Amino acid sequence: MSRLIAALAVVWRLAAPYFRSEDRWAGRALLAAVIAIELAIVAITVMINQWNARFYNALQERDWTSFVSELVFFCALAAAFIVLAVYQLYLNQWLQIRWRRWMTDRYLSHWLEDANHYRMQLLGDAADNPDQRIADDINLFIDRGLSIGLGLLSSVVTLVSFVAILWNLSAQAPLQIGGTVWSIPGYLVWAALLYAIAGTALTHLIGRPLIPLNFQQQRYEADFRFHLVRVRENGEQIALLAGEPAEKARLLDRFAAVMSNWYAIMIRQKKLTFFTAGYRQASTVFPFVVMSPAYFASVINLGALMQAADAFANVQTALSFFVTSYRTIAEWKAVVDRLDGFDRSIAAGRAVAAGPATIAVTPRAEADRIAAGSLAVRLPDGRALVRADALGLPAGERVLVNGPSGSGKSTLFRALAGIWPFGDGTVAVPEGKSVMVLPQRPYLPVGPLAAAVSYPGLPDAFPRDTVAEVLGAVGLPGLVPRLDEEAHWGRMLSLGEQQRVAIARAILHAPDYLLLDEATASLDEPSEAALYRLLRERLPGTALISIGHRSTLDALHDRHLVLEREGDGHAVRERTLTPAQ
Ligand SMILES: Nc1ncnc2c1ncn2[C@@H]1O[C@H](COP(=O)(O)OP(=O)(O)OP(=O)(O)O)[C@@H](O)[C@H]1O
Repeated sequence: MSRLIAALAVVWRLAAPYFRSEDRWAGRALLAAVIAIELAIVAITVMINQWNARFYNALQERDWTSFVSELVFFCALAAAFIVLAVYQLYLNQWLQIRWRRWMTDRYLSHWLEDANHYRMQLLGDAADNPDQRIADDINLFIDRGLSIGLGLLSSVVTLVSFVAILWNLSAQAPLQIGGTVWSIPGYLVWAALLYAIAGTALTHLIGRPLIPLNFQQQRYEADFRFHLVRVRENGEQIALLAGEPAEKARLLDRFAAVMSNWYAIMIRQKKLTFFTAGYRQASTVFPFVVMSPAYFASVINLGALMQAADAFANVQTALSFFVTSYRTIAEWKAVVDRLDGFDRSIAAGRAVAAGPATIAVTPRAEADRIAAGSLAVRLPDGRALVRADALGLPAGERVLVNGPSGSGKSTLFRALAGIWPFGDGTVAVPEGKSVMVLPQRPYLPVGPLAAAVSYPGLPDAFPRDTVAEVLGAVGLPGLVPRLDEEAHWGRMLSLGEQQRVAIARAILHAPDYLLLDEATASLDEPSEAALYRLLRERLPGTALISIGHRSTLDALHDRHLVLEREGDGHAVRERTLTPAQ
């Protein structure tokens, strides 16, 4: 019980904010309309049940006038039912998309803002696959949540209404067995309940193994798909190594799991269908069997018999909701858990950023340089990585940073750029000055080349002529005519070409501090030197702080910092540069 309450509290926490948001009036109105229509549909079902009695009595008594008027009445009910059913779906879908838009916007903001997505990734994988959370789980949460909630409401109201009808009919037609009249109040209700409960319990018993089997099926299918995607992503490597036979064997292996689970589902489903089909057929005649003695003894007429049969069917459908929805509810619970985990992971990412044991990167009006004081950069588990006691990076200076592989150079850059929270100390950045980091493998979004060059600016952030000129200047004049071409540039261009695009990007954005993390390492030395000269010429006021291992870089910088072993980690030390040749 306490688990149910806890689960409902989570559902409330996930669902309620929308109904308190700026879109609350539309959301509340749509939800109220959908619920009202659901109740109206149950009312029509009850009216059709009562109509059954009048209609079949008219038929039995060959009463033409009543027959015609009941037909007209039925047409009116049917018309109302059709309109309600159409609008219920329409308004339901409308509510779904508004609600989903709001939740997607909210989750995207919480995930993306302030580099939280990166921190969440650093903190571990409580929220694995954020793409699935945002694209699928929000959708499923709303869609399944509404259908379960409305189904539950409708089943409860239907059950209450038809149990009352059956109770009244039981009084009209007392139970007769072998000519003896048994006075059992509401015996039709008990018969319907027993029949439905026995049926649903057996369905559950036979069908229960299907729940884990279906879960497994989804997992095996996802696994198979994942390996197919891996082959697509690593096509070049696989082709170079001629690994296709190994890949095919691996893929068929994954598919074998899909197949064997599928066979298990087939066998179980066959057993279940034997039972459910038989049960459904028996349901048609069961109420007639129970009431036939009263009918043949002329205690009730045809109308009451037909009404009872219809009420039986409704009670049974309402009760079986709980079992037929069992799987949907189980799946929905998994969705709720995943969204809840994602929520907690978002909160954890934010808490780290706001926590006391973090590196504070703050803008300072009086600062004339990036200055780090008593900076201790740590790993997420708290281990020491890099210490910098008094690091100063003045405007316009060119600083070379190196040190052993794994000593923490890239992580130091992340800390200076304000995205690495683990550690303590402060980094002061002159107010209003911008920092840009170029990694070794630049991120080029899929789309037009002009957008990839202008990133993170919008595609039209810079005049086309300027983009073309800069692209030519970094040594890619051949790409200028392709600025509008849409492609996966990160896959199409060589790493050296991608690094040239990134330098073009830096020239366009003209940051005050440019941190180059082996950003020209894939270029030959003369090209690298040419690009550094270009950066100096185009961005004379920009400080260039580079990580690089080549000795030729010495001549392109004014200062040299080295990460040297100290205690458990490394410390940043000043060293003299090899004089320029
Ligand atoms: N997200 C992370 N979680 C745990 N450890 C990390 C993480 N990122 C980096 N590290 C570890 O921190 C250490 C420093 O990594 P970093 O990439 O900063 O080194 P580097 O000096 O730039 O190395 P290289 O010269 O090889 O590029 C490495 O041991 C690395 O495994």
